[in-house]
Amino acid sequence: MKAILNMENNTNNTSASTVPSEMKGLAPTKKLPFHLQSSHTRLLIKNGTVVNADKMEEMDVYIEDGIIKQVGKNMILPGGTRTIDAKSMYVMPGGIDPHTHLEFEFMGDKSADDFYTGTKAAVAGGTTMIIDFAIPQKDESLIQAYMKYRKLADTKVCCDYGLHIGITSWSDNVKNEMSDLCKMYGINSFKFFLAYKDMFMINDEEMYHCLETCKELGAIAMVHAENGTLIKENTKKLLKEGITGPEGHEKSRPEEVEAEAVFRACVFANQVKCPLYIVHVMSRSAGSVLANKRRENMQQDSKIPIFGETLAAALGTYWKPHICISYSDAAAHVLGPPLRPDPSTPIELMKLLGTGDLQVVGSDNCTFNVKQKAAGIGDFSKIPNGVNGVEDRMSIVWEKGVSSGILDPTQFVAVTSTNVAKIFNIYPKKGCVGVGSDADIIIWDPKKTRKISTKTHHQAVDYNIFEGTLCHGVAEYVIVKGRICVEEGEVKPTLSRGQGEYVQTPVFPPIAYPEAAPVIEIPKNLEDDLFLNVEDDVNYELGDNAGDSPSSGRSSVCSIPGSPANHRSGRALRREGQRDLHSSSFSVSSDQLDEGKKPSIRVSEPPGGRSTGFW
Ligand SMILES: NC(=O)NCCC(=O)O
Ligand SMILES: [Zn+2]
Repeated sequence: MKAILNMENNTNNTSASTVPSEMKGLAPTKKLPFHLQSSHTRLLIKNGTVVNADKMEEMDVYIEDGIIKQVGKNMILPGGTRTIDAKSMYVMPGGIDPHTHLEFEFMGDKSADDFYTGTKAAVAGGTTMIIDFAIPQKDESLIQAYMKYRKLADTKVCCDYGLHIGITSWSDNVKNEMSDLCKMYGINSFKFFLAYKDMFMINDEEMYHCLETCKELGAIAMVHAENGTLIKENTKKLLKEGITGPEGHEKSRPEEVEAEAVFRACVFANQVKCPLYIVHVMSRSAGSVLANKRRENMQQDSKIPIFGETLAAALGTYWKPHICISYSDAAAHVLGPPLRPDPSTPIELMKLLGTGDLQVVGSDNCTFNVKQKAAGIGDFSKIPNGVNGVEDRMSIVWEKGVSSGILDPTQFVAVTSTNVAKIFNIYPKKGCVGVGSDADIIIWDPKKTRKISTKTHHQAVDYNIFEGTLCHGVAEYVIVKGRICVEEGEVKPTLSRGQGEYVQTPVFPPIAYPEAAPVIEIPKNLEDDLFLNVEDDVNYELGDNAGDSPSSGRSSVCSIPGSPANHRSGRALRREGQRDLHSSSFSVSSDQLDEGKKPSIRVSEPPGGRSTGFW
């Protein structure tokens, strides 16, 4: 079992150097280091527009042994370097999908895409890392659940992956295991469910303890926000009234049932002062509750961060009556929280991403074949919940966000990759095209189009909720840790199972726990000089105006100590949040730009020796 360990700098993982006893029973997988598996260890991407979450500019990118070694112009390179011409294309960090359920045993069945087909499909669509969920059954050990998922995933994944852990019950043992998982297994996020009564749901008191424990550990508390009691009672009532078809699913959990739980989770998180991440915000009502709470919090001294994730499904489609006529079509669109019948939902959620009120787009990929979905004929509550998205998430966000003019390419990068990397504390190793980062890169051709179809997708599932959607923008090349896995839009046959690795996610992400490391305030007039001088030690953060999107991290964070890229443009770095679209034809309104912020920087090795980052 191979993991990417970053323990030297992760002071919270105190006992990580010793192999936990649970891991000793596992047969070691004899994997060749990924960069040595490739015949092309040296790669130059020329003439493209490099897009990061804060700026885009024409730059070449040089990769060696799976790592980005140089970003600049007119580089001197060793021989034997393969060159890709990215003219008129965008060179962006590979997508990071923060929410998948591959081979998930759920509602009496198992999801159709496993860690091989799921990650292969992810790569095909431009996603180079996923974060899945190890969800224990009620009263099952958390560490056993973690081990089970590692065993399932390690030998199959085609790209790197991380894990969140589900909390489905509460006890002292759960609390102790949460601590062990953070300290020894590279876990920094726990999800609990306010829905799925009698299965995964925890009650308010248990939620309180979970939040308290996450806060103590420096972890991110993730909440599935729907009111499970109301869903259960509404379901009974609807079935009794004879509403048994898939339309009953949304009726049993209308928007306010989602919005109530979002509000409750925010209030609890505030009381405990724990950073909160609401998974799959699916409705306008829930989005607006979250946005208000987040904004309110940023006005408070405590500034408890609330992060919001929406889904490709919610942005790319809705509960369309004309599609959801037949049982199988309708059942294929069933997930929780549900797609909404309000056709304005996708655009309104996209706008919340544009304003920074939501930060992240996941897929919640949890696929069930048409036959599996048939389990709910005659009783909608038995339809296995879940849809596809891991392959098409990037295309959907580009088409509905960038092509439609709501997002610019830097925001696309922020919501599909960089913000995920920051929230789960793997930035700038991931989520960044910068020197020292993993060479997880997509070369995106905005002029090419593709039509989404079950016939051509790479997923195992036999249905696609985005069927027929024409998308502008295609992942022409997908480079996974320096290895070309998609070339001219086609997945290469050399993409192999098990080539990805488990990525540890250290606790105390600075974006969520800004108080965990000291912030040095710099007078404005000294700011640019200091950035150039001290950036080797700079870590990223939200800045004083923490109400802004996490995409407002500054560009210097992409660079690794001592790298030429620290001074790559030869001019002072931008103040945080100022996106540089100078080489872009996009224009953004002034309220999208995070102007006039008071600068602050974070040091990665502060007095006292605490490290908040990877380097
Ligand atoms: N979302 C869904 O319907 N299925 C996956 C499990 C979950 O995230 O609730
Ligand atoms: Zn989920």
